[in-house]
Amino acid sequence: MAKSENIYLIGLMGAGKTTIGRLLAKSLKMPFYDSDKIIEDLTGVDIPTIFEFEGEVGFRDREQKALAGLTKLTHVVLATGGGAVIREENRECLKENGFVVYLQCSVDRILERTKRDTQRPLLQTDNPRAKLEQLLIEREPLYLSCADYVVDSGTLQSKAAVKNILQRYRDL
Ligand SMILES: Nc1ncnc2c1ncn2[C@@H]1O[C@H](COP(=O)(O)OP(=O)(O)O)[C@@H](O)[C@H]1O
Ligand SMILES: O=C(O)C1=C[C@@H](OP(=O)(O)O)[C@@H](O)[C@H](O)C1
Ligand SMILES: [Mg+2]
Repeated sequence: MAKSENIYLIGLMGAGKTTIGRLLAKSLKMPFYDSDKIIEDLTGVDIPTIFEFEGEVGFRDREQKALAGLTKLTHVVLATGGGAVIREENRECLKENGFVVYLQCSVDRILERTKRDTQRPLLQTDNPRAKLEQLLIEREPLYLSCADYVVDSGTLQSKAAVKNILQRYRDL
């Protein structure tokens, strides 16, 4: 077991990072962190409000600071936000300090899962499909460049995805 026994989940919005991360942590009896939740707790407002007042750059600055701190912890499960891989500094922190699992998920499945969501500012557009397709093109190479392991969280239900990750993690 290397990389401080941490598990980091990356992938697009709605891929299941928060849901699967929480279940994984419960199974492994490890503490669970979600960088979005940490940012909301620290600022005292929700993510749409941060985007509204500080723009995406303000949110990314807060995210970078949160990830720099969270990747110093050991023996934790961390769900990142979908854009965590955009900045190189974040990618380095993630790759160096944990077993990075990319939850790969189709745009169709993400649209189904997020259609009633109001908490993801990047999807509050007339054409969320086009936005997700663009994000997938931009980010997929970055997700793959960080990933130690890839799981299809679009096809697998959350529990099956957890089982799959646990098998791989326990083999490390
Ligand atoms: N593997 C899965 N199968 C079915 N539904 C899922 C799965 N993973 C997540 N969901 C559902 O999709 C939605 C978004 O999941 P979430 O964990 O918030 O994704 P993320 O943190 O990657 O944005 C939630 O309603 C969740 O219940
Ligand atoms: O993909 C992104 O850029 C974002 C994903 C969100 O997290 P989830 O991936 O958990 O939805 C959240 O960090 C913010 O709305 C931006
Ligand atoms: Mg999440």
